[in-house]
Amino acid sequence: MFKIKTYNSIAPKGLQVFENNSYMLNESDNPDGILLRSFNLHDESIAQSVKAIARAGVGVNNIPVKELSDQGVVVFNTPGANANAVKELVLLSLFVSSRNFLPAIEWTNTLKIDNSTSIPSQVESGKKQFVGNEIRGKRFGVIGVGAIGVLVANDALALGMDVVAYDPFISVNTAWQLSSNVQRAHNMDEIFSTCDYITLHVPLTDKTRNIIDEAAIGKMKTGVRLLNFSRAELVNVEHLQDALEKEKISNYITDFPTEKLLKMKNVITIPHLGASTVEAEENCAFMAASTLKQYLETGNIQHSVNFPNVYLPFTRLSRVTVAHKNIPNMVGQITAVLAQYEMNIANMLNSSKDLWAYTIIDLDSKAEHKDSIIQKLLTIDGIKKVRIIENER
Ligand SMILES: NC(=O)c1ccc[n+]([C@@H]2O[C@H](COP(=O)([O-])OP(=O)(O)OC[C@H]3O[C@@H](n4cnc5c(N)ncnc54)[C@H](O)[C@@H]3O)[C@@H](O)[C@H]2O)c1
Ligand SMILES: O=C(O)[C@H](O)COP(=O)(O)O
Repeated sequence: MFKIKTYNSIAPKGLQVFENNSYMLNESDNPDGILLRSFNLHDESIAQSVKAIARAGVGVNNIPVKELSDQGVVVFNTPGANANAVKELVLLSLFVSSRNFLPAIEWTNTLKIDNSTSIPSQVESGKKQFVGNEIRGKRFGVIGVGAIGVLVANDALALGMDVVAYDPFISVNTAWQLSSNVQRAHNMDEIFSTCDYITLHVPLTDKTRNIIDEAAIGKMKTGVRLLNFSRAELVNVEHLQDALEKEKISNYITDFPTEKLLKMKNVITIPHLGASTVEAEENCAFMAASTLKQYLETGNIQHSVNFPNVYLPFTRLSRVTVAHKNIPNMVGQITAVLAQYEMNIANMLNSSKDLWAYTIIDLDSKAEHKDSIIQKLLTIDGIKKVRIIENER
């Protein structure tokens, strides 16, 4: 029986992945796995029992990934599962930023019904204050061409925009999806200095925090419109405020309201709705729950942000999995311990990702002396988590 602790509201389609006879949901005491959305885990104490954490969504800045890696806890996310939902809101925001329709609708709602001037007459005389712009033919810069950025760039082309994108780390998969009519920027300055609209689709990291600051804004065209559906901290709010006051940036639309932003003019804040569609919530919940279940039951890893993807069909009687540092002689030391217990290795796989590595060793026998094997392996410097999984099938 595995225990799963959930935070946030997770779509039932995801929770249904966990069969009642093998899983207990909403378990706070010693959970094996955690399933969450944007809940901030940085301030939570995470039980030793936790083997994996699945983020039903993309951004993992709410999870202490570095510390968890050091404990051998595998962190998953759901790449691409909510990309279409975000893209649709970004496209909507391109129009919102251009056509003044939010203030226009507010104004219409204030019109008074009186006998001297009909509503159509009031509309026709008042509408001139809301003249906007068209997006067709305007230059649109996309910073970060991942699952969301590629959809935004391709669809903006279809809307008649002149699209230029910047992503020095673009994946081969994404590059295949990107229209050849999207121009490639070789640095962010090319986007800043030439675009009428700029949208941000990079993760929040130490390298991307404040990428929109005074220096970046200084290079932008006067009147640029800025969209941020990635994370609040990508934009330096004081520098943004200054640029809005000077009308260097004509408006800023973001999915991440803050105290300061709510007080600022020409800012439109959306209550973090990018991934809030029935479809995206179901996709994310299902993908996150499925990868968590697969990891707990087989030790195979798919869509992890901190450990390598590893897949070995679980056909043997038992399996030892080891999460460890990516340093020399780990596999040799692990197999030496198994040899001490006269365990014969039937199959094995080792892979690494940056600082971390993961080894699966399959055995043709049920592992006896489980606890003592685990304890012995854990004494090896660099080994962070060991599991022995019996094949129940
Ligand atoms: N508003 C929402 O509800 C919502 C929903 C999903 C994702 N997001 C945010 O959007 C971000 C992007 O999501 P995604 O699904 O496209 O992720 P993704 O991982 O598919 O794409 C991110 C892209 O950014 C690129 N990148 C990283 N650092 C960069 C840099 N310094 N300069 C240029 N490019 C850089 C990567 O190479 C990658 O291609 C997430 O990290 C998350 O913070 C928000
Ligand atoms: O990174 C993400 O996937 C989004 O910010 C969505 O967050 P949510 O799951 O809280 O809507």
